[in-house]
Amino acid sequence: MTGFSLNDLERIVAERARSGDADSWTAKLYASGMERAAKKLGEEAVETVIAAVKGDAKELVSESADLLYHLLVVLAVAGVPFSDVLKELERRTAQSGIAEKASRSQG
Ligand SMILES: N=c1c2ncn([C@@H]3O[C@H](COP(=O)(O)OP(=O)(O)OP(=O)(O)O)[C@@H](O)[C@H]3O)c2ncn1[C@@H]1O[C@H](COP(=O)(O)O)[C@@H](O)[C@H]1O
Repeated sequence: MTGFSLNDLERIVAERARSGDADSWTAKLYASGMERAAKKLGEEAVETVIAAVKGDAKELVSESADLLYHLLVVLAVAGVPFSDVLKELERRTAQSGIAEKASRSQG
């Protein structure tokens, strides 16, 4: 288990994007705009797929981390809060009734 969450990473991405720090990958990618950020996201998605198909768990963890980080950068460039994505996932879960079924089967 880890206390680190995507909400923490979203905050870091927002801070680094605004920093203008020449050594910051986030600042550079954010400043380069949506086309470049989305292209990087696509590349990381393909690398994640390749790791999954190869069955390489260590590489899958590393590529998944790259993928989630670059997704948060794309959301930041778009001005879409990550909480909107979580709300959409929550809405779908409520719609399917899965959360209710799970809590009923536990209690
Ligand atoms: N999680 C990440 C993270 N994952 C991947 N990357 C960077 O993403 C970049 C792109 O990865 P690639 O393997 O595609 O690198 P590349 O081939 O050199 O890139 P291109 O030539 O294709 O542009 C690399 O420079 C990685 O370091 C990340 N950069 C930053 N973070 C997080 O953002 C925080 C702030 O980082 P900075 O903005 O660099 O200060 C860090 O503390 C981390 O929490």
